[in-house]
Amino acid sequence: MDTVATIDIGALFGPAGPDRDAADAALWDGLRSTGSVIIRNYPEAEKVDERARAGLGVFDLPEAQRRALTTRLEVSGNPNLYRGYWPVTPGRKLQNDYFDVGPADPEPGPDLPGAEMLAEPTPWPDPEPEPGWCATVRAHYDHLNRVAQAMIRSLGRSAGFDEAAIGARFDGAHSTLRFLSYAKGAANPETGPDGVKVSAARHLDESGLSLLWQEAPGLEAEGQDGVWRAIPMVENAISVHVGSVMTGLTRGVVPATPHRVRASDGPRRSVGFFLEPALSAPLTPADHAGETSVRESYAWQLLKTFSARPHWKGTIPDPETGAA
Ligand SMILES: O=C(O)CCC(=O)C(=O)O
Ligand SMILES: [Fe+2]
Repeated sequence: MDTVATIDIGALFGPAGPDRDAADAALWDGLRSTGSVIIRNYPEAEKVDERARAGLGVFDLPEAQRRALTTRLEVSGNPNLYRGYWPVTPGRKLQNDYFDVGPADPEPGPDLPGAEMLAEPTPWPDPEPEPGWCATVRAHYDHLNRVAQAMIRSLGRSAGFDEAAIGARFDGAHSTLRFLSYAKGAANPETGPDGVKVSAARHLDESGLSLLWQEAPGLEAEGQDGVWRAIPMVENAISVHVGSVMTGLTRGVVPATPHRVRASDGPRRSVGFFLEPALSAPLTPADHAGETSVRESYAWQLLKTFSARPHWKGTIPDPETGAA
């Protein structure tokens, strides 16, 4: 099977000029042709494997401690609804347990019913899986956020948009660092049109950009040519996938990356960083002139999406109608 290319993005962290232009072009060409690329040579790239593996220690906690971190939708009386631990449920496209970490200082979004939950604090394990664990997870969040912010501006430039206008949408703190664990043999009933058995069915992320890391192989990205390519297992490998929010901000110029995970016999763990807009940021194209309303905000879109999901029924009101 083909694999995606590896791109040197070091110059994205330096001044504007020919080197940065070349890095812009390499990232742009890579994402446009194969949907995803592996990045290298950015600050602290050598820390990625160590921090990702440490964070995955959340899955080694005793069951009672994982329950204490679980969303109130599953364990009544718990404080968190949105961040924290989500056990696998049948029928979900991605057949994993996951633990979601939000920003250290969540910024409240627009005043909409149900929106408080989107800015809730992350529940932290107490005691930590190992001393220093929370600080390592925070460092990983901050690191991937910095790298993703540099790339979203780069893609904005390549797509012909004002990088400041693109960047401004992602400046507020709302992104998600997610630790994922697929049980041995986890599989979705869907198979690809090519008959491939998957533990995460083909999907687009609703992020600006997603940065993914895997402990075992399985992740694949679909290029504009319709060809599936494996994300290779190399040291400190972060793969980049465009999310549908970036497609909207650029009027479709930057296509989102379909991706999936092949089912495997053994268990598999992975880590995702989803660069998301600020809750109050509008999702209108970045060159949109004029007023925007709260209906165009990212918080509105999240509530609209969540209120339509069966497990949120009775918890999240539809922002359109106010009905829960
Ligand atoms: O497990 C993986 O490698 C991919 C996860 C993914 O696509 C997602 O969480 O959106
Ligand atoms: Fe995804």
